[in-house]
Amino acid sequence: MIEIKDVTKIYTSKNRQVIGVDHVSLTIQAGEIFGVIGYSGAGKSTLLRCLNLLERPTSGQIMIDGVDLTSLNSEQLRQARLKIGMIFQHFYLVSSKTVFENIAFALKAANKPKEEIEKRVNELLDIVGLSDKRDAYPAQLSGGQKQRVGIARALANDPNVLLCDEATSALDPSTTKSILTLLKKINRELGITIVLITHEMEVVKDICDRVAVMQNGKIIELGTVYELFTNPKEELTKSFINSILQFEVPDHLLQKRTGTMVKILFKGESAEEAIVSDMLQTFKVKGNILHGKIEYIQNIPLGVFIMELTGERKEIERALDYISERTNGLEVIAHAA
Ligand SMILES: Nc1ncnc2c1ncn2[C@@H]1O[C@H](COP(=O)(O)OP(=O)(O)OP(=O)(O)O)[C@@H](O)[C@H]1O
Repeated sequence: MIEIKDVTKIYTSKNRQVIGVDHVSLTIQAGEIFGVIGYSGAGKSTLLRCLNLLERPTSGQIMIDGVDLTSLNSEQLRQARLKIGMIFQHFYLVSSKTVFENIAFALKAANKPKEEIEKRVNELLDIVGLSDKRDAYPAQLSGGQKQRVGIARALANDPNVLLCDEATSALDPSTTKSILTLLKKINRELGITIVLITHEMEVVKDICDRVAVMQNGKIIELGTVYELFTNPKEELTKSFINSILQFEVPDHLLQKRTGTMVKILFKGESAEEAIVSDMLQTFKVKGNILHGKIEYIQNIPLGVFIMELTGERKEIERALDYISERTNGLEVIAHAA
């Protein structure tokens, strides 16, 4: 378990002070995949780097499994850091060393004997699916393969925690998916707690159990990913979610409309039920679906439909009541002219 207790990080340069992290308290459970999302400058990197004291908090405590990292001497901290792996957006591999040597480096630093290093690196290459690239140099690898080496290196000393600093931001969407799948496998099979920072809601949606939204050094909203998707409170959270769920009705459709335009949000089981077709059979209205999408968030469906309903005003109102009682959000975008 990671406990961040009232952590503040203030950067001081010349006569200027910048607050990187502002009184953040947070508990991350062992075994979870925890995301921190925010725009550039929100303080995500600073917070993540406080977790292994790459940045030392100006005040507050970082407790990992009950041990306060800020109270350790340098040798104790070195030992504690072996159990906290980290991966980076730009990989930071040593270009003059092979894949094997890059991974072995982390084990040599922990004074492991040669035979153990050989065995462990081969195991790690197998875990990340790179056994055939053992003797390649970083320049001969794709971005996704470089990140796999980064992950193998981070796992070398059997960490309990893996910190991911925008680990997929330099990768294309399909490589991003494969790296996220690998991180999920590492979390589930090796039981490693993962803390990741990102500015992409897609990453949070695909992999995280819980997420914190950060702005100006503070956590402004926190919850399970499903809670945040279905019931966001803060404007910033809504804007991240809209990047995935939003569908703006094109102007020309709005102009042409003859009926009532509605947006319907279905959560959980209701997303899989035939509520719309039941409504169309029950009332004398016609429905034209303009947009429909079901996202699966933590394997729970969340559907969004935009429909135009035509018919007599009274029937439309009854149909809307029917939908409203059975779904989780009904928004009338525009009424009949
Ligand atoms: N070494 C530093 N010296 C001075 N100020 C810093 C330093 N590192 C970060 N900051 C400042 O702290 C604030 C938070 O930065 P941080 O890099 O943690 O944000 P971020 O959310 O990770 O953004 P990005 O994704 O752009 O890195 C910013 O105002 C930034 O300018």
